[in-house]
Amino acid sequence: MAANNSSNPIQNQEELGEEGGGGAGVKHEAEEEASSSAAQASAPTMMHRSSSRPQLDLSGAAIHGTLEDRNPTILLPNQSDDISHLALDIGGSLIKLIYFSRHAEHSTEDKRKQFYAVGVDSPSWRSGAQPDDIVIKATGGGAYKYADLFKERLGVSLEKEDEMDCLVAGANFLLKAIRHEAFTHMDGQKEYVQIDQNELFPFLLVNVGSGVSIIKVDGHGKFQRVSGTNVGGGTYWGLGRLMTKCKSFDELLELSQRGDNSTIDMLVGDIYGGLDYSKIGLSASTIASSFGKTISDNKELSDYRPEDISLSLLRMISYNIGQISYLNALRYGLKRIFFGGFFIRGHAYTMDTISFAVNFWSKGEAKAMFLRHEGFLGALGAFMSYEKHGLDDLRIHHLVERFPMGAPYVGGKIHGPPLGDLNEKERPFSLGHG
Ligand SMILES: Nc1ncnc2c1ncn2[C@@H]1O[C@H](COP(=O)(O)OP(=O)(O)OP(=O)(O)O)[C@@H](O)[C@H]1O
Ligand SMILES: CC(C)(CO)[C@@H](O)C(=O)NCCC(=O)O
Repeated sequence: MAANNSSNPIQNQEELGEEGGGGAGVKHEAEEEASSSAAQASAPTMMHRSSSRPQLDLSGAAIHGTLEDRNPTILLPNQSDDISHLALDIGGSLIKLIYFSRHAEHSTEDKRKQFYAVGVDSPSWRSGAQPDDIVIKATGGGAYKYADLFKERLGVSLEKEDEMDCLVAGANFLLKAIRHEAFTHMDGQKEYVQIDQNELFPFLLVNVGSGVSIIKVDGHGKFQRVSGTNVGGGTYWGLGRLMTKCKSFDELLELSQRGDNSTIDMLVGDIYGGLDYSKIGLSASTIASSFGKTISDNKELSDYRPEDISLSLLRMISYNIGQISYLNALRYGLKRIFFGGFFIRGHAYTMDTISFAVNFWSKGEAKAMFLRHEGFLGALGAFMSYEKHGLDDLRIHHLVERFPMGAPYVGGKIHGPPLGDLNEKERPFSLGHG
């Protein structure tokens, strides 16, 4: 989604201006040129030699930027040592990279460090670094798959960190240390959630990457992966590509914004001659069967618009993830569900659909929440594992707010048909979404 790319880390660095002591510009786009050049520019100096490990001071961590920024910079105001390591999360679809850099424009008195994360497309990933005996923390399946390649081509050893450990550590760090990290998104409205630190645990963490991991988190390092589903971000992008011939994920997502799913999905009204099935609480506009309409139409396959296909697919997958997540929350008596992973992409319709499903099925009891650094949980966890930092050391009261409240949210605009009347959840036996 090139048009939405407001989070180029290099750009952010320049935009931070005088005030910012640095922070973590987080890039979620998989733009080959910008990402690989950022990675190449920083890689040789960011890696650390295994002998010396400077201290990472996460105290006072805060988002730097405005509420409009997606994947904003994280400021570490109390970081004094130079941190020269980086961490990777090499997933099934994307590589995520976290690194520090000193803020170039700062005076010597105000030399704070930046904490950057960069998303890089797996197939387009390159590195020009050729150093020896360098160790990088890496998580995700690619830490195993590409370990030999890193060693052979770059002389870099990947120190593997468990993916689930990293996801949980990253989420806990963000939820504990970063203000304005978590938010709800319903009916196009975004609202930041202030989480009482004493009541953070337990919660359900749902990471929607290529596949979906569902983790019950009870504390720092205390968790259980209670479920998962193979119908995730890879499914949307994969099926979408097959059906629409889109060339990129962003193109597919953009298409969905112009779609009308009622040409593809079989609605209750299609089955009941335009009527509601009110006896079991289903309105005529509820989706009875995703993609179901295409079996009965007298249409050529080429008559189906890619826009409509993309929207139906997005709704089907997002709704399904929301519903499965809710069922797991129910299973463990959890009321809060945090969704991460790059599938979310700060996309309003995706978040609204997930929220709708959680809200609908839980009758308003459970809450879906999203994270601004959604796609970087694993990479953050790997980064922090250098020092195995105890999050209890964080001085939360030192958090600094560096942006005004109330600014509009870039991804907040809803495109596409309304999801349905949330009041429907009050009816008995509601079985679907509108
Ligand atoms: N630019 C992009 N290119 C490809 N996929 C993208 C892009 N932006 C968002 N996505 C979505 O993000 C998903 C990958 O998310 P994420 O990076 O969190 O998972 P992963 O680590 O690659 O996968 P897994 O954890 O399952 O190994 C893709 O399947 C796709 O749905
Ligand atoms: C296999 C992983 C953990 C790799 O990140 C992820 O893609 C996933 O959780 N997939 C879902 C697998 C399942 O539980 O059905």
